[in-house]
Amino acid sequence: MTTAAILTAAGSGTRLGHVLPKALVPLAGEPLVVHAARRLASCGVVDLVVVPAPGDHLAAFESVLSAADLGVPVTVVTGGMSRQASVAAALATVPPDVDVVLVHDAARSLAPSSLAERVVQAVRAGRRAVVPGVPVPDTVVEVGPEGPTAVEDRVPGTVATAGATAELVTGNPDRSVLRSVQTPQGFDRALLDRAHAAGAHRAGDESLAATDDASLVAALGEPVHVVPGDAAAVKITTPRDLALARLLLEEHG
Ligand SMILES: Nc1ccn([C@@H]2O[C@H](COP(=O)(O)OP(=O)(O)OP(=O)(O)O)[C@@H](O)[C@H]2O)c(=O)n1
Ligand SMILES: C[C@](O)(CO)[C@H](O)COP(=O)(O)O
Repeated sequence: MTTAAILTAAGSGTRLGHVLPKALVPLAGEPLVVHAARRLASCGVVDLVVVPAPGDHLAAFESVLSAADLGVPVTVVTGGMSRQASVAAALATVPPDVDVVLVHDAARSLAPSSLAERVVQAVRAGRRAVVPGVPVPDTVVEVGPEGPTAVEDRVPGTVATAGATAELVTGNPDRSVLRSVQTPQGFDRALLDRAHAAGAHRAGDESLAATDDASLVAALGEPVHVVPGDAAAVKITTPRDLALARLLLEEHG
């Protein structure tokens, strides 16, 4: 029984707007990727970590991860054009004896070790695809285009202004059955291999690529299970998220 963790870190972090790739941006003196890798490595159920990173920064990633002395083997590989492609590139290097794979985002740097442990336990208990999920606090709606007559029918002459700024609500899903999905996500290795092989044609185009690995599994018609997520596993996307992560770290470590 061997578990590998793929820690995606090949994104550029456009929305964070830092001069460094997002995963190298420091938080309390350590790069985001090190925070995430340390928490994975110390969960006690991860045997090796593979980090897909931007091709022009491989040496920097190797250097910070080796200096962190994580206690499990860590390899850095060149990532791809989309998150999906980066995971596929890393998965191709995972040794054949690995039977469970976690896929985690360096951008969810403060996801606690207990979350990785919970996900691996669920996979080892027989659930072959597992994601952490948290309840959605807002009312969520589905939207579509207003259409040319949506407003004019009611208030003649107003469609040009209203149509430029509004969408039409097309669905009101029941919030109690919605979950925000986090990482790390955990998979039976053979199932994850099959899901990536079947979805490979989508990986090269960001607009078609899967936004997570569980949706590739779901596309096969296979079940995906949800375990409780963790508020600390927020995704650091914008400067505001980084400020929030700083506060979380000060409060909870
Ligand atoms: N080609 C890519 C794109 C993203 N990621 C990783 O996928 C995770 C989630 O992506 P996101 O938070 O959107 O990061 P970026 O793509 O870097 O952000 P942005 O869209 O603002 O550039 C991150 O850990 C990121 O490094 C990756 O490994 N390879
Ligand atoms: C995998 C993920 O973190 C689950 O919520 C999310 O889908 C990543 O999305 P991104 O667009 O690559 O940031």
